[in-house]
Formats: sequence, C-alpha cells, structure tokens
Amino acid sequence: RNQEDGETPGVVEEKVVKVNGDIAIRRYNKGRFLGKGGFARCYEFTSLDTRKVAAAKVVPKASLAKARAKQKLMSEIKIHRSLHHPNIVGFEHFFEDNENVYILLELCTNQTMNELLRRRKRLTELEVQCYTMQIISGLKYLHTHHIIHRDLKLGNFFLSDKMEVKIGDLGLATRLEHDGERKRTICGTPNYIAPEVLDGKQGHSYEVDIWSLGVVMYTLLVGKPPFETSDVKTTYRRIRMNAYSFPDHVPLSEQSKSLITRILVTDPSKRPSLDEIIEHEFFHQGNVIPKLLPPSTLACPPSSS
Ligand SMILES: COc1cc(C(=O)NC2CCN(C)CC2)ccc1Nc1cc2c(cn1)c(C)nn2-c1cc(Cl)cc(-c2ccccc2C(N)=O)c1
Repeated sequence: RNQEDGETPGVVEEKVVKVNGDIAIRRYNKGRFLGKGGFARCYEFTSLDTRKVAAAKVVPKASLAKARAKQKLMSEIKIHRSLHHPNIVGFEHFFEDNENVYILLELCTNQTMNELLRRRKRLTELEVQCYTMQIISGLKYLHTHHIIHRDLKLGNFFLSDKMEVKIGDLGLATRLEHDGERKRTICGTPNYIAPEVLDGKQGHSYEVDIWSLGVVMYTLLVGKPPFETSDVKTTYRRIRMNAYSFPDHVPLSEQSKSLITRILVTDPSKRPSLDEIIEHEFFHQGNVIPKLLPPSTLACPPSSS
C-alpha cells in the first residue's frame, strides 16, 4: 500500500463493445495520486495502447448508491463532455467497471493555482492580469453556453505544461434551460460563495461566477481570500455584510482595488459583466499583458524587465 492515499497501483481495464459486437479491452496504468475531492480521487492514467496520459477522476460506485449522487455525476459528465475551449479542461471520455466510474480528463502537469499561490504567497498584478484574462475567456464560453460553474476557486484552475489556465471540476455546474431562470440549490465553497446563494431568497444566476472571480483576484493579489476567518459561520456573516478590506502591507494599484470593489458588491444586478470587467482600467495600465507566463513564475515573480 505504497500510494499516498492507501490505494494500490495497478492496471484498470475498460471493456469496449465494438460495432460488430466484439469486446475489446482498453488497459490503463493507474499512476500517481494527484488529489481528491469528496469520495472521489484523481490519478494519472496512462493508456497502455496509446501511451497517452490523462487525469482520471475515479468515483467509487459505493458513493453513487443514492439517486441524487448518480444524477449529479451524470450531469457533470453531460455538461463537461459538451465543452471545447482552450481555457476549459478537456474531457476525453468516461467508462465504468464493477467498482468505479472513471472520468478521463486533460492532464495539467503544472498542478492547480492553489499550489501556485502556496509556493508564491502573492502574485504580481501582471500575472493576475494574464491569468484573469484566460479565466474570463473560459468563463465567457461557459456563460455563452448557458452554463454557470458555481465553484470557481484556485483549486479548480489547472495549469497546463504550457502554463495555460484551464477551468475544471464541473461538479457543481448547472445549465440554465431558459433565460431569466434562477437556480436555488445552495452550493459552492465557503470562501468563494456569493451572498445571494447564502441568502437563497431570489435564487442565483451567472453573477455568482462574477463574484467568485472577484474573490479569486483578491486572493491572488493579497495572498488570502477576502472573507476568510477561522470558522465558516463567521465567513458567511462577513460575506453577507460585505465585510472585507485591502490590507495596508500589500501594495495594490488603485486600478486593482477599484475593479475588485466593483465586482464584490452584494447586489448581483450591480456587478459588472465579463465584457465590462475586460474594459476596466486594471487591464489597461499601459503594460503589455503576456498571453502566457513562463514556468519560472511557478517559483518566482516574472523579471520586471
Ligand atoms: C501532474 O499533474 C498534477 C500533479 C498534481 C500534484 O503533484 N499534486 C500533489 C500536491 C501535493 N500533494 C502532497 C501530493 C499531490 C496535482 C494536479 C495535477 N494535474 C491535474 C489534476 C487534475 C486535473 C488535471 N491535471 C483535472 C482535470 N482534475 N484534477 C484534479 C486535481 C485534484 Cl487535486 C483533485 C481533483 C478531484 C478529485 C476528486 C473529485 C474532484 C476533483 C476536482 N477538483 O475536479 C481533480
């Protein structure tokens, strides 16, 4: 039992029924443990036929006993497999065996932005401009396809080997069937959850992703989330009260504080659209915004030259 989370390594077999009725077997080597979420775990899977490596989310069927859990997983798969965008994690395919459901996704070898911030403590404004532009591009694609992500956070932004940002984990995503539809289920991650989701009265829509984007920008620039406290109840109260501030010891431009203040407003109808965010002066401070950052910035700030 030499894997970090006590799972044994091994080969996973996928039975494929071909059009002529023959059964083919695809084999994968279950490799390195990448992380976990709930009952599911994520591993590097290498296809023994094609040698292609993927990030495989392995969901134990035991955790899918309740109809609700099965519906949620099928909804995540149905939504994710329909998406094709450079800033959304690619969906390869899914299959099941007796024990698990396996979802094979695009492997992003530079981990998540959680690990990035843990290593760097805080990012420069240039880096936040670059990463936020990519996240907004992926988010525009989701919203244009009537999908709300509902769980945007650093742990769900994956960095490819080329340092592109890929939005992942569509586990809480939902598709709006008609314009004006409001969702009511309370969901999200405490630090990033929008006030209207906590309030629950008017329902919520695309604006919850705009709120989370503001929380992400603040967290990258300051080094910790704006409403974070030692317990969730207090965090929720601070979110509802809009109680956050910019610490004096972090030198932030007026443009960055102005944009975050514009986004983190309690009334969802008062938040800027994605197009209005891109037009904000934070992205037009005179410097060229690079399309991609060099991998060296995983460890240290980009050279000011
Ligand atoms: C080589 O590539 C990677 C290395 C590492 C790495 O070295 N992590 C170490 C951090 C320190 N600890 C001590 C040991 C592990 C992390 C992510 C990688 N890449 C990667 C991960 C990916 C994806 C693409 N690429 C995609 C797509 N999903 N996940 C992913 C990641 C995590 Cl942490 C959890 C979940 C996850 C598991 C269950 C339920 C839901 C989820 C969910 N968030 O979707 C999914």
